[in-house]
Amino acid sequence: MWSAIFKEDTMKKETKVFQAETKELLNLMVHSIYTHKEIFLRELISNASDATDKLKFKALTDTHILDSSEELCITITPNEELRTLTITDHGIGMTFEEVVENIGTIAKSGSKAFLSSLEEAKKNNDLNIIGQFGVGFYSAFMVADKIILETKSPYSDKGVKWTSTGEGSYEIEEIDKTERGTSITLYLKDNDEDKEFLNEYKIKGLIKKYSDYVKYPIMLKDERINSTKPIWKTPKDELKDEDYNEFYKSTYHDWQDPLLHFNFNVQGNLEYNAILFIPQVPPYDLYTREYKRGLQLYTKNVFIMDKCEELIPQYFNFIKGLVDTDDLSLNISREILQKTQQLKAISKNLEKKIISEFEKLMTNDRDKYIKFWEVFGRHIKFGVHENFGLNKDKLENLLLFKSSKNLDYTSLKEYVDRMKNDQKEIYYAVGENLDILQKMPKVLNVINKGFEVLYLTEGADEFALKTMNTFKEKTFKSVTEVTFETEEEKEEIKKLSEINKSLLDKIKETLKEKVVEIKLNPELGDSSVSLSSKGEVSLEMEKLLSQIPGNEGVKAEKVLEINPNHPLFNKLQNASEAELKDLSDILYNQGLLIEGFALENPLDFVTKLNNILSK
Ligand SMILES: Nc1ncnc2c1ncn2[C@@H]1O[C@H](COP(=O)(O)OP(=O)(O)OP(=O)(O)O)[C@@H](O)[C@H]1O
Repeated sequence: MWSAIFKEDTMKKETKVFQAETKELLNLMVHSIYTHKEIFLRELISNASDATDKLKFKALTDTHILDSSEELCITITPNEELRTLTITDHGIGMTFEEVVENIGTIAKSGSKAFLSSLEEAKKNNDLNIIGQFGVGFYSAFMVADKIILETKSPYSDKGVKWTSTGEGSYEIEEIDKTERGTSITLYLKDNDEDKEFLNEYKIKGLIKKYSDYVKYPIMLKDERINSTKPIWKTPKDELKDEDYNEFYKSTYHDWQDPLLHFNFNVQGNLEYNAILFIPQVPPYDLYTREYKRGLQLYTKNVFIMDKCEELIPQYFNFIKGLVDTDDLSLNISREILQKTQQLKAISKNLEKKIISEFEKLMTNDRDKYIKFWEVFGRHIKFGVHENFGLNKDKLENLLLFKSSKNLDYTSLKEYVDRMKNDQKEIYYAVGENLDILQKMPKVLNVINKGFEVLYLTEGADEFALKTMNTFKEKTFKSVTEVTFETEEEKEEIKKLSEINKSLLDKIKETLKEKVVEIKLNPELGDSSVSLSSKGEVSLEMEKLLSQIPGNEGVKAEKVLEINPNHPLFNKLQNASEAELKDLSDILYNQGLLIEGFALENPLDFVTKLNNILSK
């Protein structure tokens, strides 16, 4: 009796309220009108599979937690009488604290991104958010009005029971449980639609549809329902797109089908299988510090690790997938793994294959490549720029830019193939957007001479080109540096500059260190002025760098170019000292505006402009 009382005392039992964000999310689930409620089963099965992976991974070092002969299956048990559906695994389980942490809160929900997306999602009734933010477990509340989760971790001698109706709070208590792993019992809502999930045929169908390639046996009434062969050992001609898509969604926790998949079966000196996926949208945490790139690694069909980053270069960090090779030892530690030549060789080979697949896609299915490019192109551009251009030769053929030719995307090779015989350089212009770029006098100047111009609208574009410097021996040249003046014209400008030397000096004196040079340029079309830059840092780079903390002080060496054919030039020549000062400042500020910079002192600019206008 004493022992029973003692036990009572030491078994924790608490009622806890859900975090505010979790409540919101649950609310979304409980009242969901989403038509694909059935995916809850996929979510629970993939959690069970992940938990089993984690156990196996731990067992590589903590050998006592798993008996090697134990078969780790996932069991689905419907109970028509009780109207319950139970999903059981023998994976890593959870301790009391882990349940509170993982199930009571949304681990990643602290991020602002999540909250703002939730707001957006509510507005648009967009349920994609369910998949994007790892709320897998909660999706069960779409079909159940009560859930009981019982779990035991190998690192705790007690089990844990978690109960909730999804409305505000949950109960959590320690229980006696000897068997390691988790079982989740859903009390299905009392309606015909949700009761369907007790039907054996329905369950079988869902497992085949969504979880066929889960690598652990999924058992229903002592029968294995899912495929016995892993997807990467299944002959390609037996696999349909849906098989890849469902495998991707259940394994990599995405809501949407992938944009593309690659299936490599490499034989010879190096032997491995790889299945890779390109998501349609960036994984929700891709641009956060927490994101870890990497592919899953298997050896002889046995899971080794989840995110092996050595397998994939940084610029392909958005790629999901797995590699299976027979050539690695099973008991390999992480440190040894990193140094394994075999792994390096696979990684190199894989990189080549991915690049070649992308190149093929660019030619054979341009629309799909453009879809990929618009989402992940900037990774490739940074890849070119990174490490002082170490990978530029590998990646240069994947680059696409918009061009003055039909405003369409072009590859560099296509541009070069179209180059005229007398064209020695690849022209580009950098600017905010195509509308602005198309009208830039310096762009028009080049186009009017019959040349094509690449339009660079993203910060990474210019960094990539500057790192490359050349493509197929053709140098990249900014339109701001291009001049088609003949020797005679150059001579004329020189003379004109000499005649106007004192005027130009005075303007320079007014603008001081804001500009490094004032010069005359008759190739500015209808524009009175233009700003350009000298030296390594271009105007666009200054804008980009100014947004990166610590780089605010990096400035381009600006050159103010004045059009001697514009009526304002005449005004400058005849201005009084005071007027000239104001005009110089106005022209400089106009240059800033044209180039998309903010005015340094808007009020001062407007006052000076009004002074001139009211004269
Ligand atoms: N069967 C299980 N065994 C052990 N831990 C589990 C199990 N199911 C869920 N968990 C834990 O609860 C966490 C939250 O699960 P949930 O499905 O909400 O999100 P997730 O699996 O992390 O995200 P996503 O499913 O989108 O990848 C998991 O990360 C895991 O730590």
